[in-house]
Amino acid sequence: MKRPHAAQKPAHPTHKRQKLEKPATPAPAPAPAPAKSSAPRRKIRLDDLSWKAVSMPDRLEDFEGFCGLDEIDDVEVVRDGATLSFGTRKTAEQIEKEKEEGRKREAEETRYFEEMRDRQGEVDLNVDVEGEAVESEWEGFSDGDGEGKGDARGDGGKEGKEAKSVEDKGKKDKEQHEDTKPVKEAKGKEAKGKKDKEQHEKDTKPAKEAKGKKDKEQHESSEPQAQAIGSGAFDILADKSEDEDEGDVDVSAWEDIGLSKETLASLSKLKFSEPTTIQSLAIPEVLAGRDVIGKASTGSGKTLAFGIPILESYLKSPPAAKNHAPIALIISPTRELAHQLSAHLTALCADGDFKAPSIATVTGGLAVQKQRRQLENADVIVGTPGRLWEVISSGQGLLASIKRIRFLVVDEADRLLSQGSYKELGEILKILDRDDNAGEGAAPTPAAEIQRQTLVFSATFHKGLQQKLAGKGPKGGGDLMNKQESMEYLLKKLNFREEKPKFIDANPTSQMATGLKEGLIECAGTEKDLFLYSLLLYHPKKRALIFTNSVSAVRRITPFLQNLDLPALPLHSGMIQKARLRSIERFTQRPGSILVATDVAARGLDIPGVELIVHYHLPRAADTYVHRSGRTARGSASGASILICAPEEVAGVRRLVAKVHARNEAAPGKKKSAYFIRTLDIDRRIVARLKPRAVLSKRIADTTIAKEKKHSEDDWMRTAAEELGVDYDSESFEKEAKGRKGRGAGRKKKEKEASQLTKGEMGALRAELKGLLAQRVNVGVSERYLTSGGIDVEALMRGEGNLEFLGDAGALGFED
Ligand SMILES: Nc1ncnc2c1ncn2[C@@H]1O[C@H](COP(=O)(O)OP(=O)(O)OP(=O)(O)O)[C@@H](O)[C@H]1O
Repeated sequence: MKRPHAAQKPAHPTHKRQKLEKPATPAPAPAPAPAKSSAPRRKIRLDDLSWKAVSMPDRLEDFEGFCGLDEIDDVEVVRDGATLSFGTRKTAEQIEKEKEEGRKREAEETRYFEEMRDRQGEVDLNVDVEGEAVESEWEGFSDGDGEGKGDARGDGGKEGKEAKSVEDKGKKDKEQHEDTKPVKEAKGKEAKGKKDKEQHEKDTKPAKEAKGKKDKEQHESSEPQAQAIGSGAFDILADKSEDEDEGDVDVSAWEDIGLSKETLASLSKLKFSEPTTIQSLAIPEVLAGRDVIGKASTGSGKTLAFGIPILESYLKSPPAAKNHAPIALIISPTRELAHQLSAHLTALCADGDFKAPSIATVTGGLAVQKQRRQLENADVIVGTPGRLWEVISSGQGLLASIKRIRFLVVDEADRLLSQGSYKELGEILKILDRDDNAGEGAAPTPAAEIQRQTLVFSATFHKGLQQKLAGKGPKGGGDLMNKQESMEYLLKKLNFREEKPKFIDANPTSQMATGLKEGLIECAGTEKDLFLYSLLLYHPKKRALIFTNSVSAVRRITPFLQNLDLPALPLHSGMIQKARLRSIERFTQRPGSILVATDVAARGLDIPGVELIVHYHLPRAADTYVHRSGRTARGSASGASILICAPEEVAGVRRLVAKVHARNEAAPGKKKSAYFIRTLDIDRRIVARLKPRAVLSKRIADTTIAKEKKHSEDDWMRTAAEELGVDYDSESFEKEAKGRKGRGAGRKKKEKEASQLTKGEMGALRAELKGLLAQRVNVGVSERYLTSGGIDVEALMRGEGNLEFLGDAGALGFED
């Protein structure tokens, strides 16, 4: 006999299975219909059961919040007057068995990510890595509203239907990329920066010692490196600390800063012989207890500027085991950056003569329960605002311990604090400062009572840099915030304990890295693919990062390049986490590989040996340009950042240049001349000869995508029809849709035509392209540079042949 109870209607009824779905964000618990078993029902705590992650469509895997679902079966909600409780008819053994299975599943996942951490000396880089199937954590940022919402060509908005093809594509990318053999590195001319020489020397010397050797080895290597997933993505620090043979380095240059012998030993193992400018300026202030706002160019070592003081504080007074509280909360705008920060700190503490602090990385895309457990004993918490807010606001007892942090770090602060992205961070800050006894609307803790130090870092603090470049923009960066304004802005957003935090600007004249050269290539908007291909041939075997403004552009450009035998890899937030991880890892490991990415890769990623940044789409805001370009020329390295620019984009480029370089003009002692970005001279005759293969490759890529899309659309329609109990016939559906002309009708027609190419026709196209790729590009004997009457592009890609002919950045006009 069943016991009577008043079960609620499910809030999220499911059609086929009776289940209780638990949104990853807190929501009132829905109640399923009663279980069918006749066993007696027992009261249970939901957390005592084994929740299983609901497998989501790829595009949703990266969503934060509601879309991270866990489920349990056979649970009833029982109402007793005003009190709700949960009951199950499962036996204790059944529950235990399920929990055991859950633990195994989790252990497997943990093993996977820990394996990566061990190999990297780092953490699980969930190189997202975060996303939004659109980037959940990026959504709403001033310049990040394009991804997943359509691209510059207006072919977005179909993310749902493209979802399946993402993984298929991922697999294909993988297969295709497996085939790409690393080839001998071609040596380009070393770019020699003249600007800010003194400071550059200071900033780059240590990095030179530490990084140069590894970069060189990587670039000269002609063998594929380890292939295991995760082993290479952020391994540079781990490699350094493990490199016992070379011995530790002299770190006496750090002594003035007053670090412990343990930290000095760790720095020595990392072979960081001296601090960078931002480190030598910021660390003593933080150690002295100051709140610090630190600005320094990309790749100048900001992570350790706050990481070292956190380690010092930990060493000085490790958190007590009883009544444990974390020391630091570090907030990052993206998942990959969060994991990289954890990795960096883990490497700093690896193999030290002390018990390493426990670091929890709390980002979307990983099981939230596991992260909650990690948080229980974490000494340092690194995370993205969305997931942090979720665990803090729904955790038990967590908030009280997090309130006792000694350091709150806001990395890439301008990004985190910018319009539209502040919401969850704002909630976290509010809750950290709220007096628990005072209730909701109470005033925040007065500054005098705040115990923690607040540390805020970025390469860009100018509000003007975040304003969209499209449309009319202010001339010459007149809206830039000066130090005073930046300070006021931050003081409004963050509850510092000091009335006047210490503002440290390690690069007052420019936020661009000193070893960076900037240029643009002008071409017709419809020929960007062709010019991109040509540009990459001008830079044979250089590790290159191509930025686009949309997921769909990444999906299109990656196979376009792969068809042309270039080792291209995709990275965007619509990819499942593991695929993103793989892309970063391969990009890091394989010399000369090309990463085609959205702005998910723009901030913070520290991948060694990136020599070329290509902006296929103009960045929407100047800060994005600074950060994208900052993926090269890190530390002492040099690199080039090139915009591929349609004539109608030139005005936007001018605005961008004016904003980014406005400070150069204003700097005392500098000539008040405008900064002119160089137009690079790419030989149009060569481009013309490359056109047939580019056109063919584009056609093959577009056809493949159209076919995948058609396939997934059909699947989607069929499923929907099944659920409605009607027949689905794609042809009659299309007939009916005919005549209805709306936005994108022309594109749809093209897609349809493309998707109808037969296998045989596709095979013929591929064979034709193969034939073209095997041919030398004949440019005629009379043309400049020419010695042999033709270029063997294949040989060039192998690093052989006449490099003088295609040249490098110098030959593109970077040389004065
Ligand atoms: N003192 C040092 N000596 C040599 N190398 C260093 C030193 N400190 C940091 N590095 C290395 O410099 C690189 C860049 O550091 P980091 O990622 O902290 O830069 P960043 O300023 O945060 O850059 P971004 O603004 O792009 O996020 C890392 O590979 C790091 O290992």
